[in-house]
Amino acid sequence: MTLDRDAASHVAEVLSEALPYIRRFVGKTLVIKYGGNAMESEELKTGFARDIVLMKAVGINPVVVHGGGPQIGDLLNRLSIESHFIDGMRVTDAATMDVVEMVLGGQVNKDIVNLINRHGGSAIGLTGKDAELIRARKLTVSRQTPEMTQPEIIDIGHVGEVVSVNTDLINMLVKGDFIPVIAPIGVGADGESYNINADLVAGKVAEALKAEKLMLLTNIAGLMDKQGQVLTGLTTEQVNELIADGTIYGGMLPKIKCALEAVQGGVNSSHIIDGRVPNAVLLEIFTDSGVGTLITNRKPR
Ligand SMILES: Nc1ncnc2c1ncn2[C@@H]1O[C@H](COP(=O)(O)OP(=O)(O)O)[C@@H](O)[C@H]1O
Ligand SMILES: CC(=O)N[C@@H](CCC(=O)OP(=O)(O)O)C(=O)O
Repeated sequence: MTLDRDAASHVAEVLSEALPYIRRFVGKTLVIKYGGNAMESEELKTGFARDIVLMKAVGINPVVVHGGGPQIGDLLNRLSIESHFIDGMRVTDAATMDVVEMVLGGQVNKDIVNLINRHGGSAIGLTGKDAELIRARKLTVSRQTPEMTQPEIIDIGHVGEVVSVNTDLINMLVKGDFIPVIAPIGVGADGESYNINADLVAGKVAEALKAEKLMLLTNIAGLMDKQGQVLTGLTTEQVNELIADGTIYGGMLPKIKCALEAVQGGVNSSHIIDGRVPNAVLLEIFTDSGVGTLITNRKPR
């Protein structure tokens, strides 16, 4: 592809303006969670892959954690296996776990790896089982209504929470100029598989790597109030109020929880951003205002 002189001069101007941002993030690790809803169109997928390759080319270290909820749902439907969600987590019996592992570790992981590589990157696909990248244990979910004297424990099957992350493996790949692409499957003490919400894995990976940023790409403009306004710079207390009054529910629950936890765990900032916007990742890095919902220990910018 060649550019005419006007277009080339515009590109040169944009690149030059990006320089201070590039310098700020050179050598830093950014963990990007790529959600199943933000990978529906080919155009968005290509844009995402190009953003990741460009980041790596200018010396920033992206680590990708992906979801694939809609893709799991599609195969479960085809197999006539019903599934439902509790607090944004898929209730996962043994048959569902098999499907989750096939779809996330196989189809979706390799699709993203392939896409990044086709655009000039060197992506390596991993699940939490590779070199025990993500050790996990069963997640306990409890629920208590005002009428109940004690919380009720709900069994949601093979759903896990992260116990530890093998950062040596990720660091080795990053140093070798590879782009790790991680599927959110954990391995238990006895080698059993766990289905883990991808937001939670991204948050724990970001914490363990002491990443500069955690970016959670989703299918909505950010965390919103009841009037549909995007909220930013929230504290834990404000988030808890929004959960209690029902403003935050479903898939946004694990997302906001891990955004807060990552920042408390040492990540500089967490961002919930709209993956439907072309080049969302670059827009977040290379603009002052950023896009979507920012969670940080610092004052909102
Ligand atoms: N307060 C809120 N602000 C924005 N989205 C919310 C809120 N509460 C619940 N949601 C829901 O959370 C969804 C995002 O979670 P999810 O569908 O799991 O995304 P992803 O697949 O990207 O992880 C939104 O599409 C929206 O339906
Ligand atoms: C326990 C749990 O809910 N696991 C998720 C894992 C995939 C995921 O998180 O995908 P998205 O980010 O696209 O929603 C699931 O089974 O759908």
